[in-house]
Amino acid sequence: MPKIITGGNKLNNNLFELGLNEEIIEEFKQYYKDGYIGRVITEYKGMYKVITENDIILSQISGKISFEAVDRNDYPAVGDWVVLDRDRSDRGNAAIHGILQRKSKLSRKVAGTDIDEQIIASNIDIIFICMSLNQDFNLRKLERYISIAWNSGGTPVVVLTKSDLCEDISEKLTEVEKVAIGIDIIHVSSLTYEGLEELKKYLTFGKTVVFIGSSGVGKSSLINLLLGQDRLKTNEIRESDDRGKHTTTHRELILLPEGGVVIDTPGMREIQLLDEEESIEDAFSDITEISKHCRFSDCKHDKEPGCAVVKAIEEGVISKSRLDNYNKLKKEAEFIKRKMDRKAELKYKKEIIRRNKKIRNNNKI
Ligand SMILES: Nc1nc2c(ncn2[C@@H]2O[C@H](COP(=O)(O)OP(=O)(O)OP(=O)(O)O)[C@@H](O)[C@H]2O)c(=O)[nH]1
Ligand SMILES: [Zn+2]
Repeated sequence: MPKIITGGNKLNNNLFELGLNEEIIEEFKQYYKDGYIGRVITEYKGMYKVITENDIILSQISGKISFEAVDRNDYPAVGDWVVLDRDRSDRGNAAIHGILQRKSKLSRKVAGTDIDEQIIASNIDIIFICMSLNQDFNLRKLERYISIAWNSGGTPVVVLTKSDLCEDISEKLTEVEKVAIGIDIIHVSSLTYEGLEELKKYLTFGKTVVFIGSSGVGKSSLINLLLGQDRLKTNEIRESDDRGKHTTTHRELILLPEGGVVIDTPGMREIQLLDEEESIEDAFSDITEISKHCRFSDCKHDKEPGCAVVKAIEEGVISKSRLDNYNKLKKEAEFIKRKMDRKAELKYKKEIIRRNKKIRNNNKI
């Protein structure tokens, strides 16, 4: 029976199995006089389920966190290591007093027009970017996911799913290799189990992995296989469009029987980048490299004379659609960055006002 963290009390959890390490403990010791370390498993309407060494305990943020929070980033996210005031549910709900530094975080822009960061998962080591080898196969979308993944601080791995539905895998692999530069690529099938062993190699003791990719590409099916049971509901395929309906509704941290922790995320339908010009350069390192040979350092790779990128397109080294996508993503990132900079400025001003108020109040006493 795999050990699954969902709720119900289970004593003597090994937090190292869940990714705890000396660095986290050091930070805790340095900044907190007392309290208990735990990791956020799920979040539901402002409440957090946190696993501690002794229990799984429903927690809410302390008044201090709530008072000091300026944006979503200041609230706990699934995967966070937090400090609680108690570690046993028989003593009531716990309060989260602090969030320990996030080593990595996978975030996106929140849905809609608002420029706000939404952390999908934190403290992740590996990001499995899932794309199916049939209908969902789209290199432009993959480039976008790669940018998001590089931005997180985790390591991306491209997982091409539903290999049983693809007749010419090597052709698809060649295409993917051109855009997933320096990234491991594996192909798997939840039906024939092809590639499953290769996937498992990434799931080792204490490592946290996350599966991202469009709805219906088979993320839940893969996690189920890793768990060895039908733990996550997978949906019946809709014949017309060969895509599953949206099934994953909340994020959860799952401990795999053979080691490794999986954070399951809902299908990221509206993928929007967040202030990540640098990671776009990482994701398109071939274009960045070639552009060093453009005659002008500020070349837009459009109609400038001596453009090495245009030449590479003519020679078939890079596809025109890859360059178009690069330009599009960069423009988006620049736009978002401008808005984020304005927001950061506001956040800073608010913080100054808050501090001054605190100083004034302290002086009154
Ligand atoms: N042929 C084939 N079908 C698969 C494979 N993996 C998943 N499917 C089917 O694809 C559909 C969607 O699979 P899910 O695992 O629910 O997809 P998901 O990515 O978790 O979807 P969301 O939860 O919406 O994000 C289901 O009907 C699965 O049975 C595969 O390897 N081969
Ligand atoms: Zn150029």
